[in-house]
Amino acid sequence: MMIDQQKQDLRRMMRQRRAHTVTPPHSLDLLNKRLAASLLDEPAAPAIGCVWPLPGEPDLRPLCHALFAAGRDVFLPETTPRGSALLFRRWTPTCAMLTGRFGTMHPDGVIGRPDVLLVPLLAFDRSFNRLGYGGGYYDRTLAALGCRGIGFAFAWQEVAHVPIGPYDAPLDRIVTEQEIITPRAGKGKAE
Ligand SMILES: Nc1nc2c(c(=O)[nH]1)N(C=O)[C@@H](CNc1ccc(C(=O)N[C@@H](CCC(=O)O)C(=O)O)cc1)CN2
Ligand SMILES: Nc1ncnc2c1ncn2[C@@H]1O[C@H](COP(=O)(O)OP(=O)(O)OP(=O)(O)O)[C@@H](O)[C@H]1O
Repeated sequence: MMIDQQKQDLRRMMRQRRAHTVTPPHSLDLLNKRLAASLLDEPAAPAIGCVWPLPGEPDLRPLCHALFAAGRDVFLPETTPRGSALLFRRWTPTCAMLTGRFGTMHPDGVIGRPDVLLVPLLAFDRSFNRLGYGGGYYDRTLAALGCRGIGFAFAWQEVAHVPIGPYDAPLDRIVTEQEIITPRAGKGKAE
């Protein structure tokens, strides 16, 4: 299908862009802080689905610790067989981490149901579309849980237009080190 080919081309382009981009530690720090501020502002989301980093992705481990310290339940995905929704297991700072599919790690913890998901991505656009690694995991998981998805990325991951297929649902918010992008505010510079 043409959309799938366009997605493959964009994945290749974003991997190249990533290889040529130096992200300063300050940007990672800002991204973690903006996400923490954005989530802790919402008392209605006690259980948060975070992400353990894969190589080259923004590292949200500082956020996991901040949310846990603030009394939230932190869940991380276990990568299930292709074609199924992700499973979320409760994480604590001292829990054991197990290695799963595609080099992902998940906690040795109880299964739970997050109220909101932080969604990793390779590319995003201003229409809240995202491109992932191509497993379709987050599309299936957001559909199965019926919860909100908050995309997180560095600003250099923005593109003019992400090709979308029938199963791609737009994110509810995108947070970068530079701004929190919401549908209502459109473009809201923080700080
Ligand atoms: N940190 C993180 N965890 C995550 C995801 C993610 O994007 N980031 N996922 C989001 O869905 C799920 C795992 N999904 C994945 C689906 C496919 C591949 C994959 O095909 N990997 C290639 C190499 C990719 C690359 O070039 O870096 C491979 O293993 O050959 C990896 C993860 C759940 N956990
Ligand atoms: N809810 C769904 N039901 C059935 N098929 C789906 C669903 N969501 C996605 N798919 C299919 O999964 C495949 C991969 O989807 P896509 O290319 O959008 O993955 P992605 O969003 O990049 O990956 P990920 O979400 O794992 O990061 C596509 O063929 C897509 O049609």
